[in-house]
Amino acid sequence: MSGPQGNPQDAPDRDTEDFIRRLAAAARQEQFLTVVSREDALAAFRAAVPHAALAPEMVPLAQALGRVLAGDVASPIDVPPFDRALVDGFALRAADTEGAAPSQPRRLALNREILACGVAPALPVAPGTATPIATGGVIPRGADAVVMVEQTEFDEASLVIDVSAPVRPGQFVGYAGADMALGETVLRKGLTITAREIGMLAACGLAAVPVVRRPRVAILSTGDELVAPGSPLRPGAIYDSNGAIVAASVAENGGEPVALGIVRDDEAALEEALRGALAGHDLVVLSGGTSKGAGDVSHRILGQLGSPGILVHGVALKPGKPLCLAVAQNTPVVVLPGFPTSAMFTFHEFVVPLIRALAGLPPREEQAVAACVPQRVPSELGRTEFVMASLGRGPEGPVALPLPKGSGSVTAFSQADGFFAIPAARSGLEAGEAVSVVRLGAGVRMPDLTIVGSHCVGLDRLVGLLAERGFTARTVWVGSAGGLAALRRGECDLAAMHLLDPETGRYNAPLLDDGMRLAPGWRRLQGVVFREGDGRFEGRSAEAGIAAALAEPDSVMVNRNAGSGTRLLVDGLLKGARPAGFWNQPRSHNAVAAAVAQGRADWGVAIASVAKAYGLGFRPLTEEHYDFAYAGGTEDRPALAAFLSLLGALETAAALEKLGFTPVGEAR
Ligand SMILES: Nc1nc2c(c(=O)[nH]1)N[C@H]1C(S)=C(S)[C@@H](COP(=O)(O)OP(=O)(O)OC[C@H]3O[C@@H](n4cnc5c(N)ncnc54)[C@H](O)[C@@H]3O)O[C@H]1N2
Ligand code: MOO
Repeated sequence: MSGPQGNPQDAPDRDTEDFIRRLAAAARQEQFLTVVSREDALAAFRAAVPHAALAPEMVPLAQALGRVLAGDVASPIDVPPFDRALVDGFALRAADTEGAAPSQPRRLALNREILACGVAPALPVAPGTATPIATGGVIPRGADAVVMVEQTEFDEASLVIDVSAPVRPGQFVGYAGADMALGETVLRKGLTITAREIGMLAACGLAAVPVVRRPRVAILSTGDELVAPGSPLRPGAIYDSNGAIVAASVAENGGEPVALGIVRDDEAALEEALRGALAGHDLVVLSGGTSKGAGDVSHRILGQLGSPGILVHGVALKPGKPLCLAVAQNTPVVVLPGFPTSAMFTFHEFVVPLIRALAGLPPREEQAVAACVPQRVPSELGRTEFVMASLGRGPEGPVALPLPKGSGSVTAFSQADGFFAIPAARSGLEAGEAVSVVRLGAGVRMPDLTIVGSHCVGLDRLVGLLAERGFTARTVWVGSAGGLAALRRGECDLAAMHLLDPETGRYNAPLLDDGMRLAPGWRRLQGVVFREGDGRFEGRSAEAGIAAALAEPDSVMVNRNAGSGTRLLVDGLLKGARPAGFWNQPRSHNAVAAAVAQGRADWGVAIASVAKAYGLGFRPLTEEHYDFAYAGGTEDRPALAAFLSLLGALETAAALEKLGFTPVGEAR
């Protein structure tokens, strides 16, 4: 027998020894993290790593798109290279047409050549003559203007034209160098080359252009739990999202991502991967394994790869505390915290400025919006806390709604409009305090409608239909009670809710404040979920199945959070019993279904559509009402009016039925 269960009298076996060694190593990490301020960390990094553009390289025009110009470009020729006709007509001497009028046309003899494009003129335009010329043709010697063919009378017999209005000198002539003059600086260093600049370079005859070499950034994700997207997910594993988001962000900021994949939490494997990454790259970005866990080894290896090694390990930031900045073999190495929001945040703060500087790009443009926080926002004293927020329209201007997702969230960064900071010296912001929200993307605009509350795939579908009608909606999932509270504070247009009032046994309506209105949404079938084939539930009613499960001491349930409508149903089923799993109280139908599907629990209560998505058995209990509350008097706002009319639309009813919900909207 092996493992920690072995006979205690035996000498510890290898597995036990390994277990103890790893735990002890993790405990020692405590001394590793020396937290410094964000400013000190940035200063240390800038002092050790030159933040300057890399050397230039020549690239052909076909590869120049998106690259950064490494030097000013002067035109080597005049563009256009010669004076040219801007219309189809005749090149002539303007002086010959002085005093011309319909009653007194001026007659000009035609020279015997036609100046099509690309033809070098052979004959001069002598006084009293003109030469046929095409748009783009070279203006011949002697001529100083062009008259349009339709403003002349041509006489075939005598090969003359009559001009019946005076022609201004220079008329319809495009002069050499008018667009770009020989020697003129036409493009400036540091500019990002777009299609327009490529056109200019081609017009000057340049086939290649000097651009800043793109920083090659090696990207590694560390963790035994990581699986590359596209592969099946084994139990306990998660997909490597940091690798993908870091690679894309490197490219977005002018770098060349070199994805080196996933490395196990193993010192030897990681050291080998790191040594490989250091060679031939301008920067190495790792994520994960920088904190204090037993598997967190990245930073330890960095101490062994050469001086100066680790510059900073621990920054007084939230998210992002365990960030590690190092230099080894003359190459900067950044270890981002594993949590996706922490990783992205520290990447934007510490890595983006370096990549942009190496790429020759100006610092990222940041736009800030003044807003106020609608509720108290707590924060940790001693760490500058950055709060991801979405912007909404409040009664007195923009409000910043903190997103209720933590560092582990992958969605916060994309669902947020921006972030605001709470200084290290504060333990929170008070309701109504002003903040400056730094916008994350230039193109983001405020949504037409903000919906806060409980998630439903039916609502996802409705938001899609609303978008087809030209209105954007922002959804923030904080649960039914959270949605109602947000509506009360004026933070949203709609609260999406399914709350059962225990006193009346009715859904939603009894819980609204005065002045709030309820728009009926749809019904969701709720029931007991279990794994197919579970003998306790197969062939039994919900109640009988639960009675069988409660009778078995080994069976484990999964509950729901207090305050949710589902919890009231569960309480009704349990009749005061507190079986194993009672205190496992997740906040969503999905979390309940996942717990049962993965065998962490045997039964719980969830809606039918979710049970189906997880392939679970289902015994119906009751129908839950999923409705929308809004403030009376706001229903005429265009986006809200469009949403309310969608609720009653046949198209919506069909879409909801397809998803397994029972629409009630038409009844209104
Ligand atoms: N005892 C302590 N534990 C933790 C502390 C602490 O101070 N004491 N700090 C916490 C903070 S703050 C953060 S942030 C995290 C960061 O830890 P690591 O950088 O060591 O990251 P891991 O432990 O490897 O992973 C954390 C988390 O993120 C997931 N992860 C990792 N890599 C990826 C990836 N490439 N793609 C998607 N998700 C990833 C990983 O599975 C974990 O769930 O530590 C706290 N702990
Ligand atoms: O720094 Mo961690 O990022 O607080 O979650």
